[in-house]
Amino acid sequence: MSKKLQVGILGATGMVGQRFISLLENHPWFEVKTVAASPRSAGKTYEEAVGGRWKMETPMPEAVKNMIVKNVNEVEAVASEVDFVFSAVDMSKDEIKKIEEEYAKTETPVVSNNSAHRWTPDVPMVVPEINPEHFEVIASQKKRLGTTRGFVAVKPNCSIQSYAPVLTAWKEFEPYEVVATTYQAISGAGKTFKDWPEMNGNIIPYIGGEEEKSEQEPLRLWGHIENGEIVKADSPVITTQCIRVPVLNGHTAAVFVKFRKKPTKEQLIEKLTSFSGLPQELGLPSAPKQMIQYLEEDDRPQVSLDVDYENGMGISVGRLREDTVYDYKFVGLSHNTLRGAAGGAVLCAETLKAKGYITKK
Ligand SMILES: N[C@@H](CC=O)C(=O)O
Repeated sequence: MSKKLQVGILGATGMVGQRFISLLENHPWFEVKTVAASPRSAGKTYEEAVGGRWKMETPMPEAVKNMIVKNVNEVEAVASEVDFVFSAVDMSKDEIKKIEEEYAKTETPVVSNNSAHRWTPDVPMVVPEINPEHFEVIASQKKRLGTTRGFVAVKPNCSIQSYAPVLTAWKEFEPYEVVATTYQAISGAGKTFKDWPEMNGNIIPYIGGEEEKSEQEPLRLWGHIENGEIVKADSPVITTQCIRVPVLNGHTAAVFVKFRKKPTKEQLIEKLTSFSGLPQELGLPSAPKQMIQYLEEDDRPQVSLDVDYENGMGISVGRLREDTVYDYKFVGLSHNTLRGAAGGAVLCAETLKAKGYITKK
């Protein structure tokens, strides 16, 4: 029997599900054992269920092509085969909350890309370099669910990854006011140019629900634990505008910051390039060696040159300069479906395994 942890992918046929499958091909710790999706796909081979909608740059892994897709709603049947699941299910928020807890109650840990549980007080929402200590609330969540092994853990929205790690690296200078405009790729909406031709040469200044997530979720990352629940931080105040742009992969953020203790530009760059956390300390398989790179050239970061930095798990920052209204401004770039989605969830699962929260059943 394989020593690797056996994994199920819930919502395996969608774009994030596909990204999980391609990331887990040859993963040293995790092996895809089963794939689950809507009743419409159930009973087909994975290759048939995806049809012509495989959206990854690399070919569909041979190991999953002939797997029979299970009905994601048949929780026991899926859970009995695996040690834990990644969730990228496409349902209403209430349905997602319910089904993810149903999986947890079968004693199957759930690592989710969905937003449904991001504000459930005893569900950790983690970027492993920023707040791995939030996994400690799993103990109180297990009490609530009545489980010994099962729980739900989530990762935050893709839009915040180009600036929340940067502001974290600068926390000793006490940023207190932040304005961010995000320029978000179409893959964030699960689309390519083929299935969203309207986006060719176009900009759409609206992404439903995105500004609230972009303003609030960083505060939860910087929150603390009180009585087994996460209490969000109340500073800095963040205001955002989120805009869809004609880019396939890569969310860019143009950000202005005011600090209580205004640093020099050199100090800010030093904090970025030396920033690291638990994944680097533990040498986790998906951890970038250097999480944030600073690019000196005036025309960087650029999506086409920099989005794949550190296999899409690193953040590229540039254009840091003093501002006439705010203290400083900069531009950040991150890969929205790698660091911002499936890759961020895989790194969470690796951290959970390393900390003993996910084990063989
Ligand atoms: N909601 C985002 C996806 C991030 O997870 C987007 O639409 O780009």
